Amino acid sequence: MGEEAPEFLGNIDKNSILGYDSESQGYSSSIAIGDKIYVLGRSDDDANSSFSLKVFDKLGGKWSNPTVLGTKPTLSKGHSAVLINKNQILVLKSDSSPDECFWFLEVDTPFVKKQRELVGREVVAWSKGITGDAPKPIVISGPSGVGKGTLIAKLMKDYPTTFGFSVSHTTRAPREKEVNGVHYHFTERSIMEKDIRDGEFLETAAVHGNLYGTSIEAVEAVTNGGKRCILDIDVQGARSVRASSLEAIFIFICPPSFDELEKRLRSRGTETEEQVQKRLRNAKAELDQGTSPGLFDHILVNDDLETCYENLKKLLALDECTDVTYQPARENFKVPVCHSVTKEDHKVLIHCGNNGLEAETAITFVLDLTLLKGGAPGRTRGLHISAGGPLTESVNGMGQV
Ligand SMILES: Nc1nc2c(ncn2[C@@H]2O[C@H](COP(=O)(O)OP(=O)(O)O)[C@@H](O)[C@H]2O)c(=O)[nH]1
Ligand SMILES: Nc1ncnc2c1ncn2[C@@H]1O[C@H](COP(=O)(O)OP(=O)(O)O)[C@@H](O)[C@H]1O
Repeated sequence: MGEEAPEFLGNIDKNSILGYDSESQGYSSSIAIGDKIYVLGRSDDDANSSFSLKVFDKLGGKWSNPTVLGTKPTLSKGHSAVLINKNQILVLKSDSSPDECFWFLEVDTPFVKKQRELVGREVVAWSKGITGDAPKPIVISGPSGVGKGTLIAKLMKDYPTTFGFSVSHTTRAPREKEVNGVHYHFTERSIMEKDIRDGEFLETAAVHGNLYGTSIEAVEAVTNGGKRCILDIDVQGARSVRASSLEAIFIFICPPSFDELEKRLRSRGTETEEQVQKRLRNAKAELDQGTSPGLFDHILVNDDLETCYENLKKLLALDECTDVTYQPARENFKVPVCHSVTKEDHKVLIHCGNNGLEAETAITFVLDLTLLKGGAPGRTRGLHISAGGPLTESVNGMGQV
């Protein structure tokens, strides 16, 4: 026997429906996509009170609690939700700054589909929207000992507020000077395999006999701090990230010669002879794949370190840049509690102050969906909002969550 859907779900259509949900004791919004209804409500499970999500399957007549990936939005005084395409729901938080206002709930994007296959159950993912065009994350690959870590350390030292390092997980043992949580999250194979099955990783690969992976949390921790994310990952990982919605810049670092690579690897003195041999064998295949067309946007030869570093800065347009955290466009925008949202063609219209009492100050903001980029895991970039009238922030209305 199927369970009963709450009454307010009765006449659901493609727009958001708001209703009081006795179970969650707050106002919820519901969006129907195909045979499923996604109900957003209140969750007090964590300290910050974030959105909860339940899915009602109309065919099976059953509720489920999907696995929710990504940082969840915290609750605001009110929210609205609208379906922007068959894979994504836009959730707007009222009374929030422009960069806390827009959240995208991905229910069937390629990333979600992939994670669903891994997890073997319903999966959804949150991605925070940010205004303007934030710079792309950077993927750096290259054979062991070529100097990736050295170049990244220089970038992070010279531009500490611009860049943030995506701290990978690995099952390999820490080297003498490596710090857990800084260079890697060092972990056990069985734990990492479980975390992979739970959908916690953007990508993983077996490299030189160990498991390595970029967790969704690692990327989000950097992007949530407003920094540009740097990923030091192997060629397989780069291929997976290419297929994701991260939309990064891909850079492959080459040695000036194989002999020089061997010299650097040995002089680093961090590997046993057996491990050095394995890394050198793997380097041949990595160099072949890394330098063949299609995967990497740029190839840099790390011969003289300073020259290579200058070239890296040039291609990241850092040569004349000072160290700054990306500042999103501060658009004059705040959605009051009383608002409604509709979708027309490739635009979302946010009608503010439309409770009839403040008609002269009512305004409609327009969000252009054609300019959106990125998505889970990480942020949805390229939010451009234009206004069509005076701004009001003081309209009273019903809180929805
Ligand atoms: N796919 C993938 N590769 C990673 C990740 N983290 C590190 N790697 C790669 O794993 C390889 C081995 O890294 P490491 O053991 O630190 O040795 P190193 O390259 O000699 O410094 C390098 O090619 C790294 O770029 C990750 O999260 N995912
Ligand atoms: N351009 C360079 N010339 C000479 N030695 C270098 C150069 N770049 C890096 N090294 C040295 O080579 C070794 C390997 O560099 P590292 O950054 O650990 O490589 P990776 O992270 O790619 O494995 C380190 O001892 C480093 O100091």
